[in-house]
Amino acid sequence: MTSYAPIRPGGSLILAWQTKGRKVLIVGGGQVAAGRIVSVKEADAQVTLICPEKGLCHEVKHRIHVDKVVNWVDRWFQDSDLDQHYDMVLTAIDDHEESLRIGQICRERRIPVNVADVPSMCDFYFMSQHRDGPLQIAVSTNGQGPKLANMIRQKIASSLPQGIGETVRRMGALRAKVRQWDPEISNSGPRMRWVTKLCEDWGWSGMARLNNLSQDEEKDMYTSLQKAYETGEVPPVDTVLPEEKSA
Ligand SMILES: C[C@@]1(CC(=O)O)c2cc3[nH]c(cc4nc(cc5[nH]c(cc(n2)[C@H]1CCC(=O)O)[C@@](C)(CC(=O)O)[C@@H]5CCC(=O)O)C(CC(=O)O)=C4CCC(=O)O)c(CCC(=O)O)c3CC(=O)O
Ligand SMILES: NC(=O)C1=CN([C@@H]2O[C@H](COP(=O)(O)OP(=O)(O)OC[C@H]3O[C@@H](n4cnc5c(N)ncnc54)[C@H](O)[C@@H]3O)[C@@H](O)[C@H]2O)C=CC1
Repeated sequence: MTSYAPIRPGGSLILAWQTKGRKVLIVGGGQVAAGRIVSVKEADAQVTLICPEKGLCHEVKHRIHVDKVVNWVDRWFQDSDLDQHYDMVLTAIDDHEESLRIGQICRERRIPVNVADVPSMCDFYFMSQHRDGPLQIAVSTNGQGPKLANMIRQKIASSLPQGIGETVRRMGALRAKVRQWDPEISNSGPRMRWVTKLCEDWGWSGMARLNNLSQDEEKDMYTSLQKAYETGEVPPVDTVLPEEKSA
């Protein structure tokens, strides 16, 4: 009988939430709010932040007045703020009772909410994140050890090959080419098998060589790869890329 991996309950569902253009409300203006602004703006959301001026830390002021990436409302939170149809609410305030209350209203209205000081009131937790272009690596300890998550993330980040974010970007471009060569929806199987084989045959070091290609070299590579794709073969990396320049 086939045996499958056992299901291990108790984790979080880790997703890459697409928040481009979505409306996010941040309540509070201290250092935690400053971190939230960076996280959601890097994911292209639209941010409204509610906090009286006297509560704003230096970084939050910078995001409001210099970067101009935040719609700022200069007052305390009031319940009618939630009539604005937010897609997500993040509270980062130093008033525990008020945190709980805002979290509760969001729950009632089914708005996904993160309450920085009350893990049990969070629909989702933030993670410790490493970002390099399109590559994002995030670590969660599910509330057990946020500082430890930060240290684990740093250890992982320091072990990554140099330029890996650019390699990911170049592979994205290569995959888009394959779809251009063979756009039929029904050819998904052959497309996926070919791209998978290329990743495996070329390996880390082969794919990393994509990073240094000039536009002309890239064009020649695509010409060779397209011919090979039509035969279903993946050519060895040395036959389609120029010799590595010694540093
Ligand atoms: C549950 C969660 C909810 C949420 O915030 O989403 C939560 C909750 C709480 N954090 C607290 C404390 C600290 N948080 C940090 C740092 C981070 N906290 C983050 C996430 C999370 N924090 C979620 C769980 C994530 C997970 O477990 O993996 C990170 C990963 C992401 C981010 O916030 O962006 C970010 C690192 C980012 C990075 O470095 O990349 C530090 C260290 C520092 O500030 O340098 C400390 C002090 C040291 C320590 O406690 O470890 C306290 C107060 C406890 C108290 O009063 O004693 C609470 C409330 C509680 O636990 O009750
Ligand atoms: N999840 C996490 O990663 C962490 C969470 N925390 C918790 O997050 C919370 C915020 O931390 P910090 O930014 O360091 O605090 P802080 O004290 O620097 O800032 C709190 C902010 O909330 C504002 N505020 C308070 N009540 C408000 C209301 N009703 N409406 C609008 N604004 C209001 C204050 O004016 C101030 O700007 C704290 O409760 C802290 O325990 C702290 C560290 C890490």
